[in-house]
Amino acid sequence: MQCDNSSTEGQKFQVRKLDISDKSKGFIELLQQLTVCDSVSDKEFKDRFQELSSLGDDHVVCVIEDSQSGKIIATGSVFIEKKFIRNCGKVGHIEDVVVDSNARGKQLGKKIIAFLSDHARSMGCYKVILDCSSENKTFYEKCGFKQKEIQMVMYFT
Ligand SMILES: CC(=O)SCCNC(=O)CCNC(=O)[C@H](O)C(C)(C)COP(=O)(O)OP(=O)(O)OC[C@H]1O[C@@H](n2cnc3c(N)ncnc32)[C@H](O)[C@@H]1OP(=O)(O)O
Repeated sequence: MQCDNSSTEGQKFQVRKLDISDKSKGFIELLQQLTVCDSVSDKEFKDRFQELSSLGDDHVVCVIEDSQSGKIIATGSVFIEKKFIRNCGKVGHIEDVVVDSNARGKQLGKKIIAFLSDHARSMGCYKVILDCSSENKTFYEKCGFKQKEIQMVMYFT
């Protein structure tokens, strides 16, 4: 009997929304591979989780859990900005995309971006945008993005 590896892999790596139990599955440790993310207490996590949940579809954090190890191995988020311009249009902002260093190169990053972009489109956004380093430019191009303008930042801490 033939085994369909592609669909098995697809089932193994499904994108879903963040769950409150994901803190114990390595979600914070995964974010630490992206940037500074000091340890977050259970209370801090719960409070922030509930705050974000109250925003419903206007702020979605998604994850991929490795069904074999039970660990969170990929994540990303999108929030929906409501504007006056463009006939009171909406823009999706993708943030905090990271795939576990042991799971890169398996199209998981692409899956995360597709999920977040689809969500922004389904929310009626006319575009979805993000900032990234020049090292990640090709990755985002392969996800369907193109470079536009430049990023400016002012840090407060
Ligand atoms: C908005 C933001 O959050 S920007 C921050 C992005 N995150 C980081 O920089 C954290 C560290 N890096 C990572 O977590 C990962 O390397 C990611 C998220 C950038 C990419 O995730 P991966 O799962 O490895 O990428 P994935 O396997 O889906 O790659 C999709 C395609 O992009 C290509 N690709 C991925 N990363 C790169 C790269 N750095 N340079 C060139 N091509 C790349 C892959 O080869 C693949 O090409 P293919 O479709 O022709 O086979």
